[in-house]
Amino acid sequence: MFRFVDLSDAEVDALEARYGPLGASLRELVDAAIRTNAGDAEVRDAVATIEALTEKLRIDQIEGASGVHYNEAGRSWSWGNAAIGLRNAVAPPMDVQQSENGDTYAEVHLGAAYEGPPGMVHGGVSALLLDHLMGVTASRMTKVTFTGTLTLKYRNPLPLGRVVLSGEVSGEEGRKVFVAARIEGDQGIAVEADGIFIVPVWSE
Ligand SMILES: CCCCCCCCCCCC(=O)SCCNC(=O)CCNC(=O)[C@H](O)C(C)(C)COP(=O)(O)OP(=O)(O)OC[C@H]1O[C@@H](n2cnc3c(N)ncnc32)[C@H](O)[C@@H]1OP(=O)(O)O
Repeated sequence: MFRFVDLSDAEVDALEARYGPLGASLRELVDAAIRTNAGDAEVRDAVATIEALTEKLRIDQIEGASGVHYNEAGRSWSWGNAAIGLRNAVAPPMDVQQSENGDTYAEVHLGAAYEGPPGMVHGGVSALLLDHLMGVTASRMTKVTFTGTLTLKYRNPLPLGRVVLSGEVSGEEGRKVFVAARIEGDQGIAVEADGIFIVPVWSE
């Protein structure tokens, strides 16, 4: 589930320098595909080019999904993760900062690819980002936690653009960690979340 890899931090940095720009270019491509007004010929040409690029990347593939890896230095990376994956064009990607007391914070730009209601962030995208940030909050990056229950209150529409997420542990009881979090845009808090995260028995 969590796979140890014998790579130094410098080697992981080198791989991130190789694949990070690929993910960033793909995000640009997704945005361009959503917003283009190009005509038949240009779009047909773009499709052929993209198919050729896909074939190039398929030359050497891993089995299945990317997984979560860690090295001896305790560094962990999840390049395919739907919320934070460096190599995943679906992920914004969110970069979760954790302060010394464990509180979490992330600032994310959500463009056209994350739209639900017109001009607004899709509610499922807010849930995705909150779930991940709250999971990091519960785990404090020291223990494995799974989302047990996530309760969301959508208080106001959230315009696309810069959004800020923050979270903190609000209580602990046995293997349950309670987390509170929220996501806000330029017009204030849009979504409030409470979560119960469980430390699975097998990880203790
Ligand atoms: C270092 C790397 C960091 C890396 C940090 C990375 C962060 C990643 C964030 C991503 C977060 C995700 O998406 S996680 C993926 C989405 N979630 C999942 O797939 C979870 C699927 N569910 C499960 O696997 C399981 O149901 C668990 C693990 C949640 C619970 O199973 P269990 O361990 O057998 O639990 P069990 O003994 O029955 O119950 C233990 C206690 O928890 C309570 N409990 C059990 N389930 C729930 C529940 N759904 N909601 C509320 N409470 C529950 C019970 O009442 C009990 O309370 P009491 O009687 O003791 O009072």
